[in-house]
Amino acid sequence: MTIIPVSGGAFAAYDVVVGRGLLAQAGAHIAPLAKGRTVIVTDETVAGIHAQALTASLTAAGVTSEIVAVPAGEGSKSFTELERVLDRLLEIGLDRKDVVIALGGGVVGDLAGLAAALFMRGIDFVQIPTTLLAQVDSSVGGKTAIDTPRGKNLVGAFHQPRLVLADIDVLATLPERQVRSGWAEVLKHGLICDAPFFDWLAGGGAAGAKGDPAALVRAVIRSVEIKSAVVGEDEKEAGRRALLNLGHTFGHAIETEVGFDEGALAHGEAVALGCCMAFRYSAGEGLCSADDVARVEAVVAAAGLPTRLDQAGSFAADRLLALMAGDKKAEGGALTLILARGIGQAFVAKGVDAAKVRAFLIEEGATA
Ligand SMILES: NC(=O)c1ccc[n+]([C@@H]2O[C@H](COP(=O)([O-])OP(=O)(O)OC[C@H]3O[C@@H](n4cnc5c(N)ncnc54)[C@H](O)[C@@H]3O)[C@@H](O)[C@H]2O)c1
Ligand SMILES: O=C(O)C(=O)C[C@@H](O)[C@H](O)[C@H](O)COP(=O)(O)O
Ligand SMILES: [Zn+2]
Repeated sequence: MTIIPVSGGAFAAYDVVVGRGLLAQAGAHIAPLAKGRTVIVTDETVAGIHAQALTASLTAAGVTSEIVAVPAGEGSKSFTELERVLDRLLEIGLDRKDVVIALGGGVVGDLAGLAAALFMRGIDFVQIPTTLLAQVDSSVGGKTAIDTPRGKNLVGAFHQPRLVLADIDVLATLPERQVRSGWAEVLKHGLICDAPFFDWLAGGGAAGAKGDPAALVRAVIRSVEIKSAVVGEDEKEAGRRALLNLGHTFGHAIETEVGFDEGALAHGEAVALGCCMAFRYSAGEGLCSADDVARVEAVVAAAGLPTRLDQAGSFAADRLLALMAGDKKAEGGALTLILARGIGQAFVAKGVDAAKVRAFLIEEGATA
């Protein structure tokens, strides 16, 4: 078991516990936080596979729980499901001492976290991430949100969890495509600030993209260490935290354009494609080398992730550009992109010229 603390700024410090067999021990970890009841927010798929182990563990630790399940998939990051979850919390009669437990992937974590942030102006919540993506990224750092047809994560709150329990064993039931999707955020962490980690992911660690548990443990721990350090320094994305958005300005616009249809394009797939686009844009600006681009594309492709826009569909440049202008990093209508001077050397570029980005999108295959 490895414990990675997340601390800094104005929020209460918490631990991310990474290990095997943690779901069965969850009750013992959560009992000291839960003075009253707990509600497990999960999705219908995860409920059928992992909820029983969690409720048994909570009961054994003397913690009462109820389950609220939402449909699986990105569509649940919606006003409709948020309202439904909040209404269930009210109906159950939760109070401010009670705790919400998010058991699931990034969708459940983002939705349940936002519900916890809003319920009676904020109650505690615990993250039990069950996808690789959620273990390496979304369960840590307190970004919670729903989508709107106008864009990804546009309605949300910063609300840090009190505890994160990342049980590597629950990943054994995860479909291969979801493992690959989470792997994209792992690669992203190496690309942002850790070239030796990226080298390992490209070599000995590559087995993680195929579900090898030993590689996954190392990938989760290093990812959480990187994310924890960034969030501890800049909880609300005033500066450095924007680096964690590498690949997302392009990726979120593409996800929105495909209608948040994860059957067509999962979040991690959009991020992988977006990282390749960010490196190609950087190379076009003379910031990084063509060799860097070729290496990023090769490692992304070897993990079974998309590298080119046409793999996600057909897009109009102006539509993608309009969505990118609505990104939360945009300032006064000017674009902010996360670019790179090389592998492990990402930086925040403000005031990026929209005309250049439009020309780049057309080079990438978007229609004029
Ligand atoms: N808050 C953040 O910092 C942050 C970071 C990254 C991504 N996100 C968000 O996370 C979301 C994507 O999360 P995701 O990729 O985990 O998707 P997801 O939550 O939709 O999970 C993917 C699928 O896997 C299933 N599943 C989950 N755990 C399983 C298990 N152990 N076994 C079998 N099936 C399982 C789910 O039911 C779902 O169908 C996006 O909305 C993205 O915007 C948020
Ligand atoms: O934690 C962060 O900060 C991130 O940017 C992590 C991203 O992987 C994640 O997809 C996040 O939800 C994107 O945030 P947003 O602010 O661009 O909506
Ligand atoms: Zn992401």
